[in-house]
Amino acid sequence: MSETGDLYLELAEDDPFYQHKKTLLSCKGLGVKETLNLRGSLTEQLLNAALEKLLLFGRIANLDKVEVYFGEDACTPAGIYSIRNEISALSWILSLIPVSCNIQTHAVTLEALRAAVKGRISEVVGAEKEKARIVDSYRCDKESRLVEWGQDNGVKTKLQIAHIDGYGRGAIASEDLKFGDVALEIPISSIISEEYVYNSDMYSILEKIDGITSETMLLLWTMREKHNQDSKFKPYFDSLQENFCTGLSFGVDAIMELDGTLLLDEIMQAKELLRERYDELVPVLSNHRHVFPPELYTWEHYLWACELYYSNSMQIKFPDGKLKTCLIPVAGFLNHSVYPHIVKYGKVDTETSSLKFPVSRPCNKGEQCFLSYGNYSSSHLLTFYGFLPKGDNPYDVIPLDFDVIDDEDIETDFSSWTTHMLRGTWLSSNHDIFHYGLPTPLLNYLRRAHGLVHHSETDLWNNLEVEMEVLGTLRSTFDDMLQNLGDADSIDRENADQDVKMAMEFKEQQRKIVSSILDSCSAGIKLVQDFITKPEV
Ligand SMILES: C[S@@+](CC[C@H](N)C(=O)[O-])C[C@H]1O[C@@H](n2cnc3c(N)ncnc32)[C@H](O)[C@@H]1O
Repeated sequence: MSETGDLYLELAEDDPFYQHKKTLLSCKGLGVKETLNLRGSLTEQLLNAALEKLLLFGRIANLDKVEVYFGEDACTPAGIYSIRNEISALSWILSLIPVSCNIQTHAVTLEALRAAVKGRISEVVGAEKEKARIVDSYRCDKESRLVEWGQDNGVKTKLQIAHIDGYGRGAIASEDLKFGDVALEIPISSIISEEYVYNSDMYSILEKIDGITSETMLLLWTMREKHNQDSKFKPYFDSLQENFCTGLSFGVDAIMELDGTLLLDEIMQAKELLRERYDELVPVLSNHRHVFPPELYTWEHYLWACELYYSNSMQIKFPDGKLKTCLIPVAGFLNHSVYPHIVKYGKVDTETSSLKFPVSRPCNKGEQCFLSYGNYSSSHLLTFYGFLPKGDNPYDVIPLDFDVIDDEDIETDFSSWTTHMLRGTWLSSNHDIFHYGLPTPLLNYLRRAHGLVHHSETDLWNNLEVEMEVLGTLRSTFDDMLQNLGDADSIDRENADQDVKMAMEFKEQQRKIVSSILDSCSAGIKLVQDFITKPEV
């Protein structure tokens, strides 16, 4: 912000999607650099106009890869791309507005703007609106012992651990939390990281293994430390589940249920890789039985530890700049949501030597406080975490494996994509001709594959037969996919095992996505056909 009261907005040049975002900004009549005049006291109308411009810019600047791909058609009528994006954009805007200003009239305007942004933040609501249903019969003894241990070791928390219907353990706000309040703070000394391996008797053996990662070392350390009665982290290990139910330990029935889905391959490949890694480690472990007791290093224990790390670890940036995989007692009780409260965590605060979990939208007393584990598809969440999130997951995409077209135009076009994807077309707001609820980068790719490099909408109007071919290609691809998924099963879901239930739910979600794409293709073909037979005058 300048002394004269101008607020500068700039799209970072090192943004990985700079060209795409530049194009999206220009569609909204904005450039990559914008100035907002906040001089003097603004009327409510001008203040709202300023906020709208900030939001237009902030949303685009904060889009992630999937959101950029689906682009402007993915906005709701109110202009919201996703709850994650909205929260990030509003927090980013807030970080741009100076907290103090020497000139009184500017200070009043800035304060009003801050209040307006905070007002918007409190309006961002989650899908998990219903109050957390706490299972009273579950005694949280182990969990309470861990929280007490944490507090003795410097953990500060505004969360209470409870068993919540449908989530296992979870964290409930014990007071009203507003934007910026730190729900949880964990000192570095209470975090499990690779440092523990370096200071153990394992390190001199493990460091000699070619290509071994610090993650694998930490995993092997954890497998033994879990059974150490004198471990500093005993209350943490005691609080962990005996069995995880991630896709990696799905039974045969659940795996069979996934027939026809890409998830089946994803799980099988992930498990094979783990087995290969384990088989490579076995000779070394067996040569040092005094350090790696064989009964603690079975395949079952190894798989348990892998599931623990996949479902409970976090990537944390330490003051030395290193990104380390960590297990974080107490924070490990936070569940994920597509509509999270906590999105900004992951970096150690050097002043306090602790990891803070501030809320980026209000969480009222009694509500479950959710974290964002990352922008993951449901297949990733099922494979590595063992759950399907509630609500529409905007990251639930079906990747499409096309050969890249060898075309000079494409090579010079920095805004073209090399990979393509689709998702439920109900998430798109534009089902008009040339859009059909389908992503523009994919449609343009297929148009080029059918020989049309268009430069304007007129080119599209002049080549309606190409539209028919593009939609026909997509329809036949997804027809095959729907056939592969088969019909809904007649299995009694109520009485099925948890893994089978989840596999069935996943398949049902896939059918819903594929059917929506097929419906959009058919509606699009009809629309184009109507224009071909009855051209507009
Ligand atoms: C970091 S732990 C969170 C605490 C966990 N619920 C527990 O009881 O220990 C991650 C695991 O929590 C569960 N989980 C997280 N988010 C969830 C959600 N939105 N719905 C259902 N289960 C969820 C999954 O089992 C996941 O592997």
